[in-house]
Amino acid sequence: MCQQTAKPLIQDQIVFHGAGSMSEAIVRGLIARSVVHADHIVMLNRSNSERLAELRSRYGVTGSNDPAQKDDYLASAPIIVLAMKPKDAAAALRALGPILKDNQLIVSVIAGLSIRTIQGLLGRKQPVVRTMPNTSSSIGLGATGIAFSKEVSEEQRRLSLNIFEAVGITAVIDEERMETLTGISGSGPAYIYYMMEAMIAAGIRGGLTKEQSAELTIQTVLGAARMVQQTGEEPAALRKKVTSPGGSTQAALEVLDKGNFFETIIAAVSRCAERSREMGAALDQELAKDKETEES
Ligand SMILES: NC(=O)C1=CN([C@@H]2O[C@H](COP(=O)(O)OP(=O)(O)OC[C@H]3O[C@@H](n4cnc5c(N)ncnc54)[C@H](O)[C@@H]3O)[C@@H](O)[C@H]2O)C=CC1
Ligand SMILES: O=C(O)[C@@H]1CCC=N1
Repeated sequence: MCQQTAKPLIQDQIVFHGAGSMSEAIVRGLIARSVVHADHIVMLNRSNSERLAELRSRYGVTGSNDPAQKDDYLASAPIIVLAMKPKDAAAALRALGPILKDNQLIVSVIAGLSIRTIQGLLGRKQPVVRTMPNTSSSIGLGATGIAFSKEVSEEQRRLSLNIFEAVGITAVIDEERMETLTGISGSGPAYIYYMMEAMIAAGIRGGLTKEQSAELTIQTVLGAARMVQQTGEEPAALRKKVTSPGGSTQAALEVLDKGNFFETIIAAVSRCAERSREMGAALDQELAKDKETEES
């Protein structure tokens, strides 16, 4: 009997320009959910052939760092995901601009980099989707902020939403809010991991084995997140239910308050947003340099 395999949701080729952790997280999620077939995914990096071989064998995608071949992929792909570090973005965009055609969609995951700066460095009004995903996309539990340039067509809008909805939840926001969102969900997993590191260390210091301490911490974080999600109760209400007056939780929270826990987290989110703006401003300066060169 002939077996029917479902057609992947996305049939277009997607080229990942930059093959690091964030690209891998998205690719892993897309392939695991069969949203895109591996042979429609191309991953490019500057020079690390070993990394490309690893990605090829893990996911069955195509990888390249050959300059001519990379340009061929970039010149023809309907969707290009920009996923290099901010410091590498200006050079990459300047090189990309001249080889693009009008309706190729640029999807950026780069922190701080604005739509205006992307189009300026490309030297053309390309349709651009600015996003801020997080690495939990790799297990389908990502949270991605999305903003569109006005050149993005309805179909391209749908396509980019399909990509990120396949790997988690999405929030379409005004571009001006992207830095705040970075402070919450883009960088947020790192704050939670840091707290988990501290909890695991505390368990070990108190005599639990590393495995016990890790397992208990993981289940506690997972259970707490699920409780907020499934009960619909506010975190503050759930916290109160754990906290018996004069009990051990209250004693622990008092120590956190002495360390200004609540305001420290808010300050961290705010510094994260500010740092994203600084990285964006550095890229704006690159654009200003291009304009000066044009005028001289
Ligand atoms: N790691 C994370 O949790 C998140 C990262 N991002 C953004 O994703 C971007 C990438 O971050 P990571 O994946 O963590 O970095 P990474 O350092 O793991 O990967 C960057 C990749 O870009 C490649 N690259 C650099 N210049 C290139 C060029 N000209 N052409 C092709 N490839 C080039 C490098 O070879 C490397 O494969 C950053 O801009 C970051 O702001 C966004 C959300 C979350
Ligand atoms: O640390 C960074 O700059 C990137 C942006 C969000 C998560 N990682």
